[in-house]
Amino acid sequence: MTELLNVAGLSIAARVAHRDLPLLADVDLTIGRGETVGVVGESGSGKTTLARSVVGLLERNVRVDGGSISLAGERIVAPGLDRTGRVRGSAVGMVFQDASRSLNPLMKVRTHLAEVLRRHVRDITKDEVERRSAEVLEQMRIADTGRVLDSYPHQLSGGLRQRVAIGLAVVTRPSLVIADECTTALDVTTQTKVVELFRTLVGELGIGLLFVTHDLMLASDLCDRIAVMNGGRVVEQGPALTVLDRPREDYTRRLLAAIPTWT
Ligand SMILES: Nc1ncnc2c1ncn2[C@@H]1O[C@H](COP(=O)(O)OP(=O)(O)OP(=O)(O)O)[C@@H](O)[C@H]1O
Repeated sequence: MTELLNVAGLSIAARVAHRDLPLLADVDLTIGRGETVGVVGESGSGKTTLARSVVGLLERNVRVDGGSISLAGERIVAPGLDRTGRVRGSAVGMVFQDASRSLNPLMKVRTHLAEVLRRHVRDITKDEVERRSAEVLEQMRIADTGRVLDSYPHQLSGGLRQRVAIGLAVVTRPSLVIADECTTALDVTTQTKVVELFRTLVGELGIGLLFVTHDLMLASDLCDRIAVMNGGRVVEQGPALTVLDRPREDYTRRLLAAIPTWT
């Protein structure tokens, strides 16, 4: 499998009250084209910090101390180096927990998609914007694309809004998509549909997917490989079924034991 994302020995710290607080320590992670990798762990384990570091969306008091991140062989993050602006929203798409936060409430879906396309696709024509906007909604398995294009976010259901948010992330045809707890706010049925959609998209578009979730079962359902984080470190990493059936680390066993239906 061709390597797409390579996180090597990544260490990140936050400056708090004149002291450095380590957030990530020596994190290694790779994602291939067409591969889905789940990052799981309890709240505060560093999942979001890892996801945001790939797209340069770390807070201002946070900096990269060591290691690097490369995308398709190009180094985009290292201490003192931040080339994430070149790939954010174009080669790397992002979907966050709350679709309403990635969607502007004052903008119709049509305007939103057009804005993203015009920002990232040089010299795109009006016709091409129309064509690709409708096409991406069809890829999201949205039936009545005309109505959805002409809707404001609040006129859509939560599931539909998250589909539109995923559409916005993939409309620029990225090679990598980062999804951070993007199903957490949804009810179980809608969650299942969104997971199914991701599975299809990865297959159809051959993208790499970094799927952040606190839900180990959900990750094992969707992902080829899983990285388990604890205290800013990746404590265990491997094929999803191996991590689930034969966890090597006590921490992973404790995460599994915390799932009520897991016996
Ligand atoms: N800018 C910051 N300044 C100080 N501490 C921070 C900063 N950002 C994150 N942290 C701390 O780093 C730790 C990891 O946070 P992070 O959001 O990456 O974890 P997470 O696994 O995604 O958790 P959650 O599921 O709750 O979002 C937490 O203890 C958090 O409080």
